[in-house]
Amino acid sequence: MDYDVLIIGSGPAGQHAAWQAARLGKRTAIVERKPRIGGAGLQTGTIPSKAMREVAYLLSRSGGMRQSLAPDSRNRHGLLADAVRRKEGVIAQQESVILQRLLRHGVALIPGEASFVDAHTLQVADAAGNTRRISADFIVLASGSRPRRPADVPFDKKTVLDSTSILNIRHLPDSLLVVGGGVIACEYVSIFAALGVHVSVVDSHTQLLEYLSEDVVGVLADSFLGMGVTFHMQERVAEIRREGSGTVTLLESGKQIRTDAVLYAQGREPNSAGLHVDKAGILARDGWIEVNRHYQTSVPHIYAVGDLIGRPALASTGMEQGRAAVLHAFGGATHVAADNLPMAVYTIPEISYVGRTEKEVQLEDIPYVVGRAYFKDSARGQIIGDAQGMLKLIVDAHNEKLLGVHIVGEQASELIHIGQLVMNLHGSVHDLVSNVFNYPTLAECYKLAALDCTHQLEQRKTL
Ligand SMILES: Cc1cc2nc3c(=O)[nH]c(=O)nc-3n(C[C@H](O)[C@H](O)[C@H](O)COP(=O)(O)OP(=O)(O)OC[C@H]3O[C@@H](n4cnc5c(N)ncnc54)[C@H](O)[C@@H]3O)c2cc1C
Ligand SMILES: NC(=O)c1ccc[n+]([C@@H]2O[C@H](COP(=O)([O-])OP(=O)(O)OC[C@H]3O[C@@H](n4cnc5c(N)ncnc54)[C@H](O)[C@@H]3O)[C@@H](O)[C@H]2O)c1
Repeated sequence: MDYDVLIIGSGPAGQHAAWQAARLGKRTAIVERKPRIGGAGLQTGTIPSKAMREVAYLLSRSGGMRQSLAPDSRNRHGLLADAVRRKEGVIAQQESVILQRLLRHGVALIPGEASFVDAHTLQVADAAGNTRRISADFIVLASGSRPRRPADVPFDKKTVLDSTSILNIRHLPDSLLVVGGGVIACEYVSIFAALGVHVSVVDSHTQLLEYLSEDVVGVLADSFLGMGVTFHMQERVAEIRREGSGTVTLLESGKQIRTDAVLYAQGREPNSAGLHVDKAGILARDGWIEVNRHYQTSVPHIYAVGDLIGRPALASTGMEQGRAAVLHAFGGATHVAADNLPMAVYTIPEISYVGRTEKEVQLEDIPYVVGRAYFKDSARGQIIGDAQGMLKLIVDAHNEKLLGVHIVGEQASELIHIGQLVMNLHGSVHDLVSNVFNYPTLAECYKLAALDCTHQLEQRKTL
């Protein structure tokens, strides 16, 4: 065999699989079909969107936003240039960090598109048309996903965009219609609304991010309204047309929406077609690869990780899946699957959560109490001027342990990890009450929300 392990795809999942294998001293190679490494995580998804968001966020924090920006379109175009520059700078730096890490550990990088010949052999075709066959004892599929692009949507990379092509626009549209109410949609609504674009949203659900708590999403929706975003909820798109230099979107209700550009953000599709997994006997459902809890496919020496296996489809979880798959393959340290996976939505304001929602707890019939702390009631919240932020704890009324933590506001994506660790270490709400937090901090909201919970727990006991 040419390698101990061959990894297909250099996104977060593939990188971490390779890094782990190399640390175990295994002969490791990554095949990547794109000229630059990093996948959606680095090149088209996580990092570029977060880097652009930072420019929009700083602008919103400076009190800029629509009032000062909307009238001055030259200013707005300069801001897009800033956002693009920041994005490209961060990508270049991260690319170099990742490359150095892989090369230092002796991971071979093989350019080209991989497809199965048999269960131990892949053919790799490079951009110049050369092909070679590579064999390995273990194979890790980490080929990721791409935006879902229905055939009847006239994508053109200029006016009808997806989450990849929107990264390459060089002129800010005056108006943008975002189709979808999921994570990608909401993050781009934040970015473009903060840059002064007239943003509208169409979504078939009653609320954005429909799987999240109403009160948390309510704070985000209020912030969007404040930025001038228009909502068309419980509406479906019938047709998107390019017309003149802009777009016309017809809704099933008969409404017509004219905007300079449309961002279509309704889900992702697996990058599996070119792999010819059938030649290795791997089972897939609609292109998503089926795996067991060790990330083994139906062919035990072939693993699949990251977006290719479907939800949660996050860079954070993909990295851990890559590491876990390799540890399992080589029978190394037993991998303990992490509980309570966190999720952060990098909107303005941020949302982050871990564990269950109230709806889920109700469906499971668990008795619970909810404690809330509002950032405006904390000294730190007042200092930084976050009047909307909220931290919410859902606590099991019987054993007094945390069932879920939901945060909306400044630093939500960082703050969540305190609650996550308490959950993973099986701590109770009393551990948060007795903990001393730096003062003034937003973290102190954990204590305030925990006190709110313990007060209710005591009241329940006296009933
Ligand atoms: C706009 C956006 C924002 C996001 N924000 C976040 C976030 O804030 N936090 C977070 O955790 N996640 C975020 N995500 C999700 C995250 O980007 C993905 O979950 C993650 O990139 C998936 O990693 P992966 O390694 O499975 O695949 P990918 O990153 O998609 O990488 C797969 C790689 O495989 C290569 N490849 C595919 N087929 C072949 C083949 N046949 N041969 C060779 N190479 C091949 C591709 O070229 C690609 O480089 C975001 C996604 C998007 C789109
Ligand atoms: N901050 C983050 O962690 C972050 C940011 C962006 C994206 N992501 C990841 O990227 C992935 C894709 O993001 P997303 O916003 O597209 O997903 P999503 O699941 O959040 O939202 C997709 C939206 O499109 C709709 N949809 C999906 N398939 C559809 C179909 N066939 N027809 C009609 N509507 C459909 C869904 O109902 C939903 O409203 C997610 O798994 C997400 O976890 C993560």
